Amino acid sequence: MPIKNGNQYIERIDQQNLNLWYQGKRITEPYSQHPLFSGLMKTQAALYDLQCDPEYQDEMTYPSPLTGEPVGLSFLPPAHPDDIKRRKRMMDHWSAKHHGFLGRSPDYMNTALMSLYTAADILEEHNPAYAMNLRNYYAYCRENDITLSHAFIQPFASKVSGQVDSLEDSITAKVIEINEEGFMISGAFMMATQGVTCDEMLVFPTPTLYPLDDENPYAFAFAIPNDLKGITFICRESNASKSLYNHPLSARYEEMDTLVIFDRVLIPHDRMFYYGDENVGYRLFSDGNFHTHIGHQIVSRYIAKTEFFLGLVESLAQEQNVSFDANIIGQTAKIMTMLETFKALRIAAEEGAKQNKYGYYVPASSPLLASSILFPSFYLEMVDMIQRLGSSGIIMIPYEEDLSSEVGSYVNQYLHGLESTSKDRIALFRLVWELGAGSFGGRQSQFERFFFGNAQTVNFRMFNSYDNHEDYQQLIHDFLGIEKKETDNEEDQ
Ligand SMILES: Cc1cc2nc3c(=O)[nH]c(=O)nc-3n(C[C@H](O)[C@H](O)[C@H](O)COP(=O)(O)OP(=O)(O)OC[C@H]3O[C@@H](n4cnc5c(N)ncnc54)[C@H](O)[C@@H]3O)c2cc1C
Repeated sequence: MPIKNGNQYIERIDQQNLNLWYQGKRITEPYSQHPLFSGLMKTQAALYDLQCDPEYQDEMTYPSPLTGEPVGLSFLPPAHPDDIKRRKRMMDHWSAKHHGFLGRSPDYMNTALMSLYTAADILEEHNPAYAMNLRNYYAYCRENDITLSHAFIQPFASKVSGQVDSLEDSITAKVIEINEEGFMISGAFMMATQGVTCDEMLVFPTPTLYPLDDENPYAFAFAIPNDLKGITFICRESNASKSLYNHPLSARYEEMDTLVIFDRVLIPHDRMFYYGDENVGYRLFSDGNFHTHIGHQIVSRYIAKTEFFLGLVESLAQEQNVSFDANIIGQTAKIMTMLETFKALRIAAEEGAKQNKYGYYVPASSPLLASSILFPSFYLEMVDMIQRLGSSGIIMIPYEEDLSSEVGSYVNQYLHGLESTSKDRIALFRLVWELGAGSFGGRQSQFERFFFGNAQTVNFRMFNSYDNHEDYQQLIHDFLGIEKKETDNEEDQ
């Protein structure tokens, strides 16, 4: 099956019967009808419908190299310079639809898988069977438009245990047995965003180093359907809502995060992508330019989200009758400046794209990393702006039900704006409340801070993306006319 539409997406997810838990109870009804997931699934379905819409299909799909049928463009490995721009257009269509609020719109994980696929050659040296598994899996996802989540990060205790406990006692995710049918895995993963509302999951932990000169049981990557025996999903507290008026964001974009437990789960041999050597895992990431390809998707999301905030701040300023206050103009100009910065960084990344050793084009990484360093703190600044502008208005926000109740006339009489009705003014302030003060907004802020790694890790990626540190130091030494002291490394050479 080539690209799927929204109904097909929903049908597939509804067929799953996961061991899924919320507030101590197992969820068994179809997920599209469950209040926790129904709003998000409608939004996700609309994204899949978009790629089937004749108006967008040309820019969102390409002919499958196997069948010629249309498949999702987010799976396209950029083999020509123009492919990078084609990918951007496709990502823009999707992010314009979800305004940057979906961290896991389908292009995110499709891009992740595509990037690993482009480096499958390195697995040939490790074990050709794994190279074949990764290539086959990539083709399977592309041809069947599989919706993927990912689980990389483990809970705190699991991260530490592998370093301090014996292999037997360690709770770090590990291969506990290999038999004819596959690899038996036990362990836990802290977070799979949209784990429930996807078909399959890519599991790729950061490997704990293993002191013995043996196969490292902590080093592996695989992908599996969500409903294998032994997998348990535990949901966090939900922000989901059915009312688009009361909760305009969480009724559409509430992506549930789940703790995922693997209790002796059998991973078929043909779904394992590498095993036993942590260096292979690191190389798959770096040679696949994982963070760069994903960074290209992320900056498109940043642009869409910044545009949304710009519109929101301007609408809110107008509603509060302070549009031309110098301070507000300063804040609006700051958002505009950052919007232009993200757009410019994306252009720089695209114009700086280079062919890698496997023949694929990869955007320049530093501009994309710069956007990932700038955005999280700027995002919090924008949240601060709407909190200040919203003032008491974002707290006193009666429900839609109040408007049509006996007390509705009071609400209409007292909560209208200068030119707006109470209904419209409250709608705007409910949006600001969700984003600036509610639990949906709190989770969004935490997501922006951490989804791409903690700040230190992202800074290291940027630091390492420059390989000419010495040249910059030399510049200063030349300017001052002093001789540069040799570092230990240079002396050793
Ligand atoms: C909303 C949300 C959704 C997510 N979705 C997913 C998902 O779908 N799949 C997935 O795999 N992961 C997901 N993540 C996890 C995300 O990848 C991790 O949160 C991130 O990598 C950081 O890891 P950690 O949470 O274990 O924190 P840590 O990296 O352990 O950081 C803990 C604290 O220590 C600090 N710290 C860490 N290292 C250093 C250092 N060297 N120097 C100084 N301070 C340091 C950090 O800044 C932080 O304050 C999600 C996270 C969030 C918040």
